[in-house]
Amino acid sequence: MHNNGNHSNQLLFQQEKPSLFADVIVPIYLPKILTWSIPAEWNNRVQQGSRVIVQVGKSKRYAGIIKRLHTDVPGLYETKPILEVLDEAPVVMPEQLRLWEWIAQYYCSTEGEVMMAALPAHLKLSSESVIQYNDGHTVAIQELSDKEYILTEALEIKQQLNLGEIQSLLDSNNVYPVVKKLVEKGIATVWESIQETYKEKTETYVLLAPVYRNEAALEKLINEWQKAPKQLDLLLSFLHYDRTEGQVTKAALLKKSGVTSSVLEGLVSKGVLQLEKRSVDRLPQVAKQLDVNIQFSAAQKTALQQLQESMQQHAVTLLHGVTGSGKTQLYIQLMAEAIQRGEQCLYLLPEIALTSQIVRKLRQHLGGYVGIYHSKFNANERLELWNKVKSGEIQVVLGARSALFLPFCNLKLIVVDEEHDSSFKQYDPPPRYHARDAAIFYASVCNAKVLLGSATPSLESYHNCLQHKYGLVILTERYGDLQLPDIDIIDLKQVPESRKQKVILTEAMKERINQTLQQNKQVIVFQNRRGYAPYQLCGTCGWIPKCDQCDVSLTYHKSTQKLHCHYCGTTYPLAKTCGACGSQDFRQKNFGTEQLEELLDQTFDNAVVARMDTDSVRGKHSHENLIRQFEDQRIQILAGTQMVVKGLDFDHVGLVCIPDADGIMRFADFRAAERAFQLIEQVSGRAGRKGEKGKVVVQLFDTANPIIPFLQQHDFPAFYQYEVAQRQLFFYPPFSRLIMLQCKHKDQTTSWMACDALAAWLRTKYDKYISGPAEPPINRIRNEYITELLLKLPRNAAFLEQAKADIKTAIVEMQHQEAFKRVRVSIDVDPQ
Ligand SMILES: Nc1ncnc2c1ncn2[C@@H]1O[C@H](COP(=O)(O)OP(=O)(O)OP(=O)(O)O)[C@@H](O)[C@H]1O
Ligand SMILES: [Zn+2]
Repeated sequence: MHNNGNHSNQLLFQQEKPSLFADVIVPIYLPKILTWSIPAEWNNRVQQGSRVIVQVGKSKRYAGIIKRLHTDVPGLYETKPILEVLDEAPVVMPEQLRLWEWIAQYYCSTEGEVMMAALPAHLKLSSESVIQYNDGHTVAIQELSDKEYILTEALEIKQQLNLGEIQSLLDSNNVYPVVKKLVEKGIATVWESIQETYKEKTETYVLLAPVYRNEAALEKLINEWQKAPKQLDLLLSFLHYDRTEGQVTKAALLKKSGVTSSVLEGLVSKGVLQLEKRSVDRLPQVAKQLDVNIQFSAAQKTALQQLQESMQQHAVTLLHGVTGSGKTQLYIQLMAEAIQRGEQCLYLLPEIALTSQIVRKLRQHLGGYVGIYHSKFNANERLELWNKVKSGEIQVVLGARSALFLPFCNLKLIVVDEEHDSSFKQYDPPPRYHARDAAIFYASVCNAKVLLGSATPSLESYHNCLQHKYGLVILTERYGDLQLPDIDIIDLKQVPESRKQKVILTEAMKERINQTLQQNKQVIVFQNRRGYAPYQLCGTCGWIPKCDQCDVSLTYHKSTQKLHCHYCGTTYPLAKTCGACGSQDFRQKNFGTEQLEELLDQTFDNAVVARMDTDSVRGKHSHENLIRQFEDQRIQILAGTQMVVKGLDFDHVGLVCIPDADGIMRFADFRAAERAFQLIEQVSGRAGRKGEKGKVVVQLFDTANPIIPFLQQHDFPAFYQYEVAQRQLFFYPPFSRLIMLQCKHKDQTTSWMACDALAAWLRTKYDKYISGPAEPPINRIRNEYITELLLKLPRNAAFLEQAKADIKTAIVEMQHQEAFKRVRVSIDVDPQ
């Protein structure tokens, strides 16, 4: 409890004028960072990066982080004193504070929001009401009701109780009226109190009493033992475990020896054994041992050398290595070398690629040097890792994007694996940061190197390589003399007319699956789920209608019976005649993984079919289980979404099927082609990783799609040249920077009008850079209607900074209008 000193502290301020001030970041949304004063007596206790308790508004207290200490007396408002200093040493490093500041600034967020994303729950603290007894009250017992009396008496003994304790005391959930009465009568006061909730995990250990740690004394004791044979048995088994395992917990001893705790207590009361509570490490203990005797192929050796050279010269290097080329092996080698130099490394992966496969691989080679930071870990585990990273005890962290916020003390290498993956971008809640880009900034602060890796780099990163901003190392061969899989195309337009509507798996695809199963190989069937918004497609030539101005596929809206561009908002009548071949044969398309799984199950009697998507892997371990089962070949056919794509490494996949490639290529998004190339190349890359060359079969209508030949040749550079020309033509990234604004309101018209008002305001300066307002494909989330405005801005730092400032002003102006007061606006810089 931290309350006790408060009253006297406040008195102190009135006597001594504070000369030191702290800008404190608090974990709530505040447009500006506020300043508090430091009571003079604490001048030597406060440090940048340590936590203090401050009061915001009338009663809310928060644990905030000191961003800066200074002596500039704030002119505009009277500062309040900080109430408590929580840490003697900083919990956040100066480099981290710079990262927070950069994220807040670049992504139009606030440092408070970044703090909420960055700190483990336990360091954020929780605030709960506590009732405090007032010793000086003069109320007589007769004036109290029964309940009031019970509570008063309890408070007198305990001095303070929280609401939960009062509820159980009075055996009622409705204790407020009683509390209120006591407050009115001056018997108690209500505090918003802050408590640290981190509890060390402790366990009771059994020890031999000191007198018997002497062999002779122990022997004598056992030889002369009389009565209580159960106690003797227990003592003997204790000695056995103590010698074999080094330490014995109470729970383990009772379980192993099968006796009750009263037998153990008997030995304790005789002074033979002792019990001791000790804190235990939550993170599993693995020996700190390196095992990196990797035999690299000639191509890998060359790549490794080039990487080392490139990283000397460039802050950022991209490793473009085809699927199965052994990029992971190279990272491990580089990290092992860093460990030997005493440095820290961060290995970032998209959340769902963070599977036990990669954990096992890292543990195998880097042992106990590795810590894992994962959303599945609980708050205690996260805090422990936080502390071990801070002390330097953990040298390698494997984690998803939020691992970037750990307090590294000697970070020298950041690996961003699968760097093209859009899930590195946080969407909600803010800060909407991109972990790859934030990592590049953070590395510059820490003097660390960044290594981006992918078989299908993002256009942005590859562009930076060709501009010589990043180093580029390429690895064009698979490990083990394996060739990349052949990609065969099945033209759905050729499938007999009468059955066109329903064909999900063509006969040709089924035959391939059968052949693969007969060879005792496994099959992955990929169905993209993001394609749930229905789209129109020409049944004759596969043409998909696109927006004239935005170069993105149009989305079919059932409610309006129109085609919508979700970038600029233009609507088009439903297509009746194909713009490419003139045919009038249009169809609405989409089907999901569930239907696919069912169909596969019915079609292939002898195979075990499983599905991997976000619906099927809800439970904590089900994703891991599925991966294990597939590794062990207990499943023959795995149908799944993106989840089966992310960096998985299976030995026996002979065939990958993509039954609806049209659905991948028609995202209503300027990144459609890039995403499609990435997805198809990545999922294809799961085939034939060991043993022999794999096969990929792709079904689609749109066989004329220009990206198909690039995929069949696995030719990323050629794809890049093609796609980058399109981007330049329509002024999309990497040539521009995008900022997406979303207005949200429960009334659709208000949402639209607000967005329109924003657009009008911004048009005075940015007219040629604005598209919209427009409705996104999913235009209503949690009862709020969403209207979007997209800005495509030139990539000029000063210009962008000004634009961001103008956007913030425009939002404030818009919200000043009475009708739009409740419209919420989100800003997404570099939307994915
Ligand atoms: N030098 C090596 N010695 C032994 N095995 C290797 C070596 N290099 C790669 N491998 C094996 O080859 C397979 C593919 O390697 P890895 O998973 O690192 O590829 P990757 O480049 O990360 O592929 P992807 O981009 O598809 O995820 C793995 O099973 C890996 O263990
Ligand atoms: Zn458009």
